[in-house]
Amino acid sequence: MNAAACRSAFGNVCKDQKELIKLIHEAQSLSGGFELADLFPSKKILHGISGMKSKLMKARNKVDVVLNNIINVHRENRANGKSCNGESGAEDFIDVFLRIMESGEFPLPLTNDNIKAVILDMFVAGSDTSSSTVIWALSEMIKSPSVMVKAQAEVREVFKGKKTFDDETELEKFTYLKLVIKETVRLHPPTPLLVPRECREETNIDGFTIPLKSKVLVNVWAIGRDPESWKSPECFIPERFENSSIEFTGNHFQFLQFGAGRRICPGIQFGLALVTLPLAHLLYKFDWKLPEGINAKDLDMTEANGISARRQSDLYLIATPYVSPLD
Ligand code: HEM
Repeated sequence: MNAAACRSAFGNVCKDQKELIKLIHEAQSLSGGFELADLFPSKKILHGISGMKSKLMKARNKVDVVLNNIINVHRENRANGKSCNGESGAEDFIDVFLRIMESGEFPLPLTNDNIKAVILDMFVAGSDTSSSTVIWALSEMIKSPSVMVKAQAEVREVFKGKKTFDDETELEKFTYLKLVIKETVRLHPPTPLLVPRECREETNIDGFTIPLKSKVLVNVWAIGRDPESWKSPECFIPERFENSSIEFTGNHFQFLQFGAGRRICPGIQFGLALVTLPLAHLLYKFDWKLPEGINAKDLDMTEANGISARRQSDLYLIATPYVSPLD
């Protein structure tokens, strides 16, 4: 998944990919929003004592070095006449930015920081969100074999007789898999507290005063498991979305897994493709079971702390290659 996010953000699978992932995980666990210093934002001294600020600055500086390298390689290539650095031979995102920068055609000044912000956003927002969704989907399906069988039957029907499986037009044929993905993110939203907001005016909700400038976290993890909004909320039942109008558009407040309002995730369609295609491949190519001696009901489903709710422990499954009768 990181390779796909890398290709879309940087044009290529970059050599620093592993280092970047490590740094981003480090920064994500720092930015979960539950450090002492976060709870008392006006007490600047806490930021110093907790070491939070210096840890964040260190992580930021290391990420900056990697991103600068990527941009510099693009600059050098362009200076040597190679203006299309994408793996496919076309311009990649950074080439487009540099071209616009050089031409001066953009009405606002574009800086290296703007490029870094966009590519880092794409890399961070596109990697863990999609990989954690695929892993949670497999975790849930291994506990609900009938769902796995149904999803696999659909995928094997859609891919029947096909030589390649990367045709995006197939995506809409995965109607049941789409329900599986919705149900997976209902229980395991990759961004469980959305992106923090700041209260821009003092507000009163249900008798509680929310002071100006409060940091506001929307707990979509809890909303997705709220019995007032969902029947049997703790159960994994993809069929609950069948014939339901609930979508990822930010209009259904019980299901804000991609956020809402003007900060809603701009990568919804891309994110869904990044989840659906790899998951479909895994379901098509392999049959899955738990290692000997592990019972599905004992599978640890604990989520890790931090801004993204990945599995706390790795998921180990036995994959048996599936040979299609048409192969
Ligand atoms: C399963 C996949 C994904 C999920 C569940 C997801 C979810 C989210 C959520 C919940 C937010 C915060 C929205 C809010 O606070 O209202 C967000 C923001 C964002 N997402 Fe995604 N996302 C996914 C994939 C992607 C991908 C593939 C990209 C781009 C390559 C992307 C780019 C962004 C960006 C740039 C933001 C920040 C938007 C802003 O603050 O203005 N996301 N995403």
